[in-house]
Amino acid sequence: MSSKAETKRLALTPGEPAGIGPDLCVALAQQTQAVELVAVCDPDLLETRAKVLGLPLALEPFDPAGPPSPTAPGVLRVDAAARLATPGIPGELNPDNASYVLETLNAACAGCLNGRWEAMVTAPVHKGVINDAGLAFSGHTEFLAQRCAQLTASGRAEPAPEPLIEPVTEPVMEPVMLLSAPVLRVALATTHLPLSQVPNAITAPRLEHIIRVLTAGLQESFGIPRPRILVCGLNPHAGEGGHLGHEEQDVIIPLLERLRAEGLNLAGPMPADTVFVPPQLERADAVLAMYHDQGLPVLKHLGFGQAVNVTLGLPIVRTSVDHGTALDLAGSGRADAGSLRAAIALAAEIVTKKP
Ligand SMILES: NC(=O)c1ccc[n+]([C@@H]2O[C@H](COP(=O)([O-])OP(=O)(O)OC[C@H]3O[C@@H](n4cnc5c(N)ncnc54)[C@H](O)[C@@H]3O)[C@@H](O)[C@H]2O)c1
Ligand SMILES: N[C@H](C(=O)O)[C@H](O)COP(=O)(O)O
Repeated sequence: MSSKAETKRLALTPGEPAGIGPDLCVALAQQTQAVELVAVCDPDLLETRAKVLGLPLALEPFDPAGPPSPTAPGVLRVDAAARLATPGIPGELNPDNASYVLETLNAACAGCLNGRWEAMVTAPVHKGVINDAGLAFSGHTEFLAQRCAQLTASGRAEPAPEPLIEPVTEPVMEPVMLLSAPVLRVALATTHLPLSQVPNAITAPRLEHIIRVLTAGLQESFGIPRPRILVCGLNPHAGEGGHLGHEEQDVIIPLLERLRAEGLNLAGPMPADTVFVPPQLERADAVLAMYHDQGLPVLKHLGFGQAVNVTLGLPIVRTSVDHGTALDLAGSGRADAGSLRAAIALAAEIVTKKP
């Protein structure tokens, strides 16, 4: 374990109150962690969920002035940055709590920017219920990009008192979503975008930015000096030489040739159906998929429960779980905390590697 002086202080957001996020926070609190975890949430949510789960939990108010230190088993530190509008009932989504969820993300993000936390680790949110509440939201990745841009531009790293939540449209910083499992890393060229909009989003400037951010992220956060990235095509069989789609010929091939000439270690465009076969993956550090469901089903099939979602390209360190809110398991005690543990470990590792 790190010495006291080296202990990392990480914000942990429990996410959707009706989901398994609060369960996982309570489960984690049962063991001493190698870092100081500070849950950014309504303390009542965790106390109530601990009772439902029949697990002991003592909450300690977070003291920003104190030195970071891990808590004893059964204890969790809490920053009561936001209050639920209505109690979080396991399995029962309520749009009334949507603003609360975003306020916790906002507080954690602002705290990372102003140095209160070294990183933030997020448990799952439910995108649908946030939108049902009238708040445009496509995912943490896009929301945090927007918030980082807004907070950095305004020079205020503390959340604004009013309004806390501004609508999220296009992210101003283009982040990269990378899911990292023990056996495979998959990054996405587009994130939470309807499939019909993907072809138009595969432009040379966007793809170049994504490849550069991914390369830098693999170098800085994973310690890989010259990462080899397998870049998928968009169309079946990577367009079959232009007979099954034109995006490879028009955009992807010329870009990859230009970046290879610069020295980037890129293969592709590769047919997405065979890029994941073991001989191809042997020498690869990551696969870059063109869209969400081209890459993530394979990653989750291979590594569900052990993978970590990392956001690259932001001025903060953020990791997350590889799973969703699992409303069917909330309050049951059957949710597996493996991915959240891995997300915490990876956040601490990335923070340690940072210059
Ligand atoms: N990081 C995030 O915030 C995040 C990630 C993925 C999905 N989501 C959101 O979660 C919601 C539900 O998504 P979904 O139903 O597609 O996926 P899900 O991951 O919630 O559930 C898929 C299946 O996996 C099981 N499962 C999930 N997590 C588990 C765990 N920790 N232990 C044991 N079993 C687990 C569930 O019971 C279910 O059978 C959606 O709104 C989605 O957008 C959020
Ligand atoms: N695309 C992610 C997944 O399938 O696991 C998930 O929706 C979470 O994305 P954010 O981290 O942007 O919320």
